Amino acid sequence: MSSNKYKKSYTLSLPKFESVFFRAAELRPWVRILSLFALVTVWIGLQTLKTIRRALSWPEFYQNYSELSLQAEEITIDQRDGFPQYLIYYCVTMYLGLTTFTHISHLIKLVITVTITTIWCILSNVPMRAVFEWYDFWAYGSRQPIGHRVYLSVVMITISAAAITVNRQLELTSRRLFIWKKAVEEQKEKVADMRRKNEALVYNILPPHVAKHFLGRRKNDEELYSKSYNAVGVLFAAMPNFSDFYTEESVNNQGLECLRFLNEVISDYDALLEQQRFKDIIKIKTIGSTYMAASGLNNEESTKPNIPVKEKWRHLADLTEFALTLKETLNNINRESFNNFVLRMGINQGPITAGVIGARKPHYDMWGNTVNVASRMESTGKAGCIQVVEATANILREFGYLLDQRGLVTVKGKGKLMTYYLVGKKPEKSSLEDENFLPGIVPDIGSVQ
Ligand SMILES: Nc1ncnc2c1ncn2[C@@H]1O[C@H](COP(=O)(O)OP(=O)(O)OP(=O)(O)O)[C@@H](O)[C@H]1O
Repeated sequence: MSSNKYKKSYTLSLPKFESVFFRAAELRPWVRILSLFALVTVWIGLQTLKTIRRALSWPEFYQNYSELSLQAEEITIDQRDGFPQYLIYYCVTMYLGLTTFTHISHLIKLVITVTITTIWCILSNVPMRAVFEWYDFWAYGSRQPIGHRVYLSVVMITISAAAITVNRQLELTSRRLFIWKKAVEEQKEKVADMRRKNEALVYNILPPHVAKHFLGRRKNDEELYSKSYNAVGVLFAAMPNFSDFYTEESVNNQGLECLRFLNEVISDYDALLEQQRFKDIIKIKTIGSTYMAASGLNNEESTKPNIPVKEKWRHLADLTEFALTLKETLNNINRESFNNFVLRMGINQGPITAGVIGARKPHYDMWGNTVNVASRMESTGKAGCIQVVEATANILREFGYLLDQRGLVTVKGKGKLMTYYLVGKKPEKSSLEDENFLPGIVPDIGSVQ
């Protein structure tokens, strides 16, 4: 016998109707309430019918023993079963049944409880008064000053008062729980919202791979985060004539208008990074009007050894493309705002160390000779040009970029470096056209001014 067959023959399963019912009761509160209500109603209904039938037969029963010469032994079991004090149990069951309906208002329960108690008191003191008196006489052998009739009415009033109090208390508790639950849900929603905003902020401040590290690390872990890379591209793009433009005068609202303009420019640069072609480029920061970006920080491919130059430095070509697009963007802004800002850019490539400074106010930055030289390429360059050192020029040539030798430039701490200006890119056409390509007809992008 296969294990499945074995399982099937020994698994206890409910008949279809029951399983459907229990599943519905588990999932839907109204099924639970309705079935409980039906159960209690049927039970109380049956008991009430039984009681009414008994109550109707009591006068006859009482008549037969009206001489009050009754001996206990003469009462049959059936008659004992109909002793009037038993009626109280049905009413108490009703009170208990009502208490279980937590979804019904306590005011409705109060009305039902008071009605039952009133009916009980009227019944036991008016139409059934003689029955109770007979019972007291039979049980105690003499007429009692306070018989079962009064005693049970007091008991009923006390129990119903207790039931009303319990119902009210239950409703108060469940209302309080409901409000707490709502408040907790709201708090949870707020916390989730704050978490989303914090995450968005962290992702804005830090590069995605660093943000992931920071969000995933343990609380109170304030250890320095740093990582070394051996093939990163660094770009500095400055607007040297922005400082001439920036003045703190009342005509431009104490410099606010200048900052508003700079904000627009930087925002347009940032927007470029959302393009898929610039996915390997990360903005590092702005230093005044200088925009600093890097490439290859989240590119694991470029770190592999012995990979072809074109694969290793693909991100550097993207960074160069980004630099050219920055220039184009600024030209568009100039056209719209009747300004004449120019970018002076420097690109360099090589190893760097990147990390996050500050645990509470984290700032992602990078250090190393590669960064220093990139900055120097910008600061010693010419407005409107992208200056690079020889090694960068050689890599960019592989990607079809055209570079013009500038000559030896004195770089602080490095001595004299041979530098180049990027003048354009060979159009990506057929190889035949490529061979006939003359630098003189290079498109205008990045031309030396
Ligand atoms: N992470 C960085 N962010 C911004 N600029 C940087 C960064 N690292 C280096 N630089 C800049 O690169 C340039 C070269 O740095 P280097 O350490 O070689 O010289 P320095 O003596 O510190 O610079 P300076 O003479 O300009 O003060 C400096 O102007 C420096 O501001």
